[in-house]
Amino acid sequence: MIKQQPGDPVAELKQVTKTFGGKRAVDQVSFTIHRGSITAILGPNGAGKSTAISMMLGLASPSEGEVLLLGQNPRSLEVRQQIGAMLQEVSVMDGLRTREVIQLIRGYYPNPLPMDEIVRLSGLTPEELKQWAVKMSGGQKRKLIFALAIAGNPELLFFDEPTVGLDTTARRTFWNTAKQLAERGKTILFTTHYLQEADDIAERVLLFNQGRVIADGDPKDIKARLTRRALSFISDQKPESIRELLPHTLGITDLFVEDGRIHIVTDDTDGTLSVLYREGVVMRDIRIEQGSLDEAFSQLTTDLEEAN
Ligand SMILES: Nc1ncnc2c1ncn2[C@@H]1O[C@H](COP(=O)(O)OP(=O)(O)OP(=O)(O)O)[C@@H](O)[C@H]1O
Repeated sequence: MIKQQPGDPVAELKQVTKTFGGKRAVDQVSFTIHRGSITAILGPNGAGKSTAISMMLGLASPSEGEVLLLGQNPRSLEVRQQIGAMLQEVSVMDGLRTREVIQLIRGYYPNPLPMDEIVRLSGLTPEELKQWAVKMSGGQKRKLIFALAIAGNPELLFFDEPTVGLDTTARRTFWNTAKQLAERGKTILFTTHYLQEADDIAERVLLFNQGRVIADGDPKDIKARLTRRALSFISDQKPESIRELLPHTLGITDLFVEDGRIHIVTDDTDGTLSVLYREGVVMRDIRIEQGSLDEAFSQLTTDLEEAN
């Protein structure tokens, strides 16, 4: 049994690279995940998220660098007994009822969760437990896969796009349960394409792009860094004359007129407003807007596509 304290490193990637026929799917990636945290791995298709997770699960080996789970090789039995994973592609065993599948997987672990706790946390109903596992609907199967991921009472849980195909209520229930698990000290690492979800759930986001981690931190900070703030107002003054009033230090990246409003894209909306006031620009109906993380993300992807 590997003993862990709150805040201890649970997963560590040290200068990890994975190449497939000369292509770097993961390129010199380093990060540490601490016990009891919820971390989202975000990134466009092909960014290297699944490859990084495969290496953490011990399903693939790094070409260079080192991956440690609970301070050990992810392939060691002791580590495997402390890990639960909810992956996209799952086939459930034929000829078994849902309850039997869960009992079977519990049997592989030295310290599994009690059956009634697995049932409570997964939300499986008594009827669903009696059903043939292969006959479950998509949503029911996801509950079963979640039940199997937590069955062994693991220290570290990997969820690969866990809420795909779930309705809003099921999604909310899923994340409430995940938060309960994190509060008990479990460590959660998940991938998602729902950026709002990362923002709502995770305390940390690792943003992958082209095999690298291009941002790592608090979702709010990453959002603030990625999303462009804009100031807009109505004014009789010409946009060119307003542009001339604003110093370079304000970091203005765009100034344009749309729908009769002057828009100024800047990191420093407060500083820009104070210069405009000081210079006596008459402004009406002032608005400050911040783009969503989704917009920023698609912008980031477009920028990279254009650069290639
Ligand atoms: N087994 C493999 N053989 C060859 N290339 C691979 C293999 N696995 C992944 N790749 C390539 O490595 C890169 C990263 O893929 P990966 O699946 O890790 O990305 P991802 O971020 O998980 O994408 P998605 O969101 O689409 O699942 C891609 O260019 C992919 O084509």
